[in-house]
Amino acid sequence: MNQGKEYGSLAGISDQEAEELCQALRQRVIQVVSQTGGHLASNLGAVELTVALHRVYDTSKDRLVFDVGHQCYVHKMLTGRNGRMETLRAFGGIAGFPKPSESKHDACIAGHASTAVSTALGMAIARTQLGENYRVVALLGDGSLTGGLAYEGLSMAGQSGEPLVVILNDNGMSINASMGGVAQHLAKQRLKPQYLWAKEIYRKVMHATPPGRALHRAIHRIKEGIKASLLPCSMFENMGFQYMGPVDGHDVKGLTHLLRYASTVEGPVLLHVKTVKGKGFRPAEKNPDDFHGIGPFQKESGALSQGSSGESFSARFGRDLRELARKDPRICAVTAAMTAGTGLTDFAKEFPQRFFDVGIAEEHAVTMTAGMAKQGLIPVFAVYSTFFQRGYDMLIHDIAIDHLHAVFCVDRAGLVGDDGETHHGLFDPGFLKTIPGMTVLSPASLDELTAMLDRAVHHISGPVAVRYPRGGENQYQANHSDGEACSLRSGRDITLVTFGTLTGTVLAVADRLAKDGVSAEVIKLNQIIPLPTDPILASLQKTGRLLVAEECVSLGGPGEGILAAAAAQGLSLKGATVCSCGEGFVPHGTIPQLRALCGLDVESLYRKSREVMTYGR
Ligand SMILES: Cc1ncc(C[n+]2csc(CCOP(=O)(O)OP(=O)(O)O)c2C)c(N)n1
Ligand SMILES: CC(=O)[C@@H](O)[C@H](O)COP(=O)(O)O
Ligand SMILES: [Mg+2]
Repeated sequence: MNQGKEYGSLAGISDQEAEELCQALRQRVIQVVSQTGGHLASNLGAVELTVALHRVYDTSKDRLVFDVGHQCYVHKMLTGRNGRMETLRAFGGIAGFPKPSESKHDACIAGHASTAVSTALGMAIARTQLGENYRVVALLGDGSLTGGLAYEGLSMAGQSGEPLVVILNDNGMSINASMGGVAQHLAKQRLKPQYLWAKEIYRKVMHATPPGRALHRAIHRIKEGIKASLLPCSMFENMGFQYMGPVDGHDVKGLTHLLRYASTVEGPVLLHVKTVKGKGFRPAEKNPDDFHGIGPFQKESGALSQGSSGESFSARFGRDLRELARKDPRICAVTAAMTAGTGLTDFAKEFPQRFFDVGIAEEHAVTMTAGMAKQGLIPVFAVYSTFFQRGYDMLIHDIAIDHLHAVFCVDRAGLVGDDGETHHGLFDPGFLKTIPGMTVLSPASLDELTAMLDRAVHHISGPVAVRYPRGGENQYQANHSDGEACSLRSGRDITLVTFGTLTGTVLAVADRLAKDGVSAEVIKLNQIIPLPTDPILASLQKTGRLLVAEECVSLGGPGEGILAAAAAQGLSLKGATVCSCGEGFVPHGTIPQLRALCGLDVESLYRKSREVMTYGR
């Protein structure tokens, strides 16, 4: 196999060549992801679909809109990036998700679920309004179809009359099994390839002559009328789509044929394909959940490399919540399709009646917790920071106005690493700050998480979030969780303020400064919202200099609040700086690389502190 070879247009390749290409690309995906890690199972399931799409569409001008985008590797290999796939998800390398800045073949940003139909419809509308001529196709999975946004898009697209092809890649799986009634409905649909072939041959024969075309149209109208009055239609037909399927999503010849037809239809089409998640790699086919998003692995055996051996924050959260739930029957756990990622697998087994996987439906999850809380339960919604962004309005409207006691365990807070800008958890301090009555706790170590979860569940009223990072590295090896803030080191010359897992880094900075004869006071915030300003202001009265280190965007972060509080108090500081992840987006890379990029490593923070020491001298 020619590993890094770039491919030209697939428009003219034969069915036989397409099949051989699929085999080569499948091996290439396995080889690359075994080295880099990434979303293996979803990509293996989409090989034939992607090749068929590239035989029919020219993605340099036609718009191929991926949902989530975690299944885009073959598309990247076919669009000039095959030679760079060894850099997948590495700092400065190829991103794990579609990225227009990386290639004109990537139609739009993706990373969060259920957006594809809306984006594709917007593009189709733009094409019509601007009188342009390209085709638009959206590719979404059955998991993404558990998200409400997908229906908002489908509902309008079906009625829009816009030529638009929506491909539903149905493998029966989200990260775990797909949830809800629609998943059950899809599971009942059996493959109908022969029927579709026969239907198309019939259409072709009829369309060969003008009288045949007219006759076909008339018969079609009568048939649709009878069908509509006598038979239950698929939900997609009811929405206004021409529905085709379900068909075998691994038959590249059949898929190409159907896509060629679908791309000529003068209206919205939904092509339902059945695929196998992990197709062609036995360990992934057998355990698609385990091979959804993975680190490097042994491609011969499928043995996954051991990640960090230490306990993660997610695992500690899962363990602690079970302990709390054993003592309090009001506690229920909620996840939006992230059972394993948030550490809730064992909770689901031990308390199946008190565990709720709502699918990829974060908005619904927040509003559901409002109902649960109102009626006397203690709902704990474990959610990645980046996906929690979707629940903002629900937090305000459904939770905060009535000051309901719901607990939000905000996992993947801070930089997450190789998933990049769509997935970093950098915005929650800013948006949670605007929610009236909200409390946000920030453990720096696993033991602090244990203590703060208990506090959040039993000792705080109203909405409360506990935010902690991906994995378990970089944590502060102690438990100083009492109080809203604590002084870890007293000093005279400069006040260093931080929270969460930057604590160890800031203590190391204080050590470096001490060697230079600079005495730094280190304050760790246990609670970042509301901001405990008193101990910080007291320290600033003494030192007159401030450095805040925070792993979040600067807008709305604690640093901004501290500067405002100091100004309101009339404190004139000799020097002050806030080191954060800035105002923009942080790309993908390892956590140490990204912390260095943002200036949040020991060296950068040390240099910044020295700079602050020079001000006002
Ligand atoms: C809003 C949002 N919530 C959660 C996720 C995490 N997530 C990524 S892929 C995925 C499953 C998607 O399932 P599906 O669309 O069927 O694709 P498949 O992995 O089966 O190919 C989930 C839950 C996300 N990307 N976006
Ligand atoms: C594509 C997606 O959104 C998820 O699969 C995400 O990549 C999971 O991230 P973790 O690896 O942090 O669980
Ligand atoms: Mg799926």
